[in-house]
Amino acid sequence: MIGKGVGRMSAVTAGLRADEEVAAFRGVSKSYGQVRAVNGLDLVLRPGETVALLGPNGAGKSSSLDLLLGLREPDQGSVSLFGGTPRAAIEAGRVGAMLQSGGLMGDVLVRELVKLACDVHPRGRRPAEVMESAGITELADRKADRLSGGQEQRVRFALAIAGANDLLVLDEPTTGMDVSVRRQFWAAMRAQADAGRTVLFATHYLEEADSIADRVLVLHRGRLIADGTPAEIKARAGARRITFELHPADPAADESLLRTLPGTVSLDVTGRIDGVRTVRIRSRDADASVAAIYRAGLFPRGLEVTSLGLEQAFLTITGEGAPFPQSSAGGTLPQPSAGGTLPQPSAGGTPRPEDWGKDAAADDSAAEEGKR
Ligand SMILES: Nc1ncnc2c1ncn2[C@@H]1O[C@H](COP(=O)(O)OP(=O)(O)OP(=O)(O)O)[C@@H](O)[C@H]1O
Repeated sequence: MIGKGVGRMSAVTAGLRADEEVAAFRGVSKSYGQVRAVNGLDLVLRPGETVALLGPNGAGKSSSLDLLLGLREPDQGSVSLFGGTPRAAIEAGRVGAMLQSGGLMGDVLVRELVKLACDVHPRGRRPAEVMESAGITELADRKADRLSGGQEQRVRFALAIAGANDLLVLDEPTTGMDVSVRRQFWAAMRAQADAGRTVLFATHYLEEADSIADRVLVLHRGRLIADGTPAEIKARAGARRITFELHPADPAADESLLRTLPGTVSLDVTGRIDGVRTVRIRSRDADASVAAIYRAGLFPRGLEVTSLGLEQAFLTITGEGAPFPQSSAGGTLPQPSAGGTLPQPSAGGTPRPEDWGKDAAADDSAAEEGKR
């Protein structure tokens, strides 16, 4: 995993006060006709944060970024950058952006394009340095309109970092990149944060939010429904799982006892022909649950406590998954849920947004995908 947590200190050394507001949304709403894309957004970004704006298609991510950059005006509320208007911040060269829309200029070499961006930026950097930071040095002599999707994204990133910005805004920057390029790109993003920039990026990729961001904002239907570190967001979903086996020879443990363990938010018990039962408990307080398991005189074999992934946390928070599947009363053993296909990972091993919430029965097994 790429290191986290150094950005804030670097930002302070880069000359921004830690208490300065990089960006602020205050009561911001935006509708397109009947569609309310952003609904009462209140949010402050502080220097040095690396913030993921996470949400499925249509959650309002791009609209929020457009509002932040002054490309759209809010219907209600206000947006500020560095205490002033978005326009003033952009004109002062404090903001670099990589948006989803807009192609690259055709019939121009990548090196010419980067040089132009550096030249026109109020705080332009050296083109060679920019190309190296973006990992596109080997593309310098390629025509900008002859690039693959992933290469084009990297060139667009180079244009976003062509100046010494204080804030970098990236809208789904890794779209079209394969897994290895995506990881290199994350490292480049991290380097920007470590150099003191505040980074706000919209993403569908839970893995990206989890491993890069030190703060995750979950948007859902235009509303901010969660704001915290990846660990806090997972914790909010009751995000620890305890797994163990109970053997027939162990002291009897009926499900009602398991269900009343402190911290339990769900219980799943499956059995084998030889009478061994596998118990899976999702707990808000794994320490208390484990202590109570032993206090109750149980003899759990192979006890494991694991984190649930951000995916499960997302499904739970948005209410789009069946958050806490319960085993059936009376001690019968639950069967796999009907039609219980799990969100399938994409090529990059991360469930794609279109798969999120598809299966209302996405259960603990789905969370294995995001387990760290
Ligand atoms: N120009 C527009 N005109 C009408 N509706 C729009 C416009 N732009 C966005 N919307 C609608 O506003 C909502 C939010 O869209 P937005 O693009 O902000 O979401 P998003 O989270 O960025 O989605 P995606 O992940 O698909 O890019 C969606 O319902 C979308 O259809």
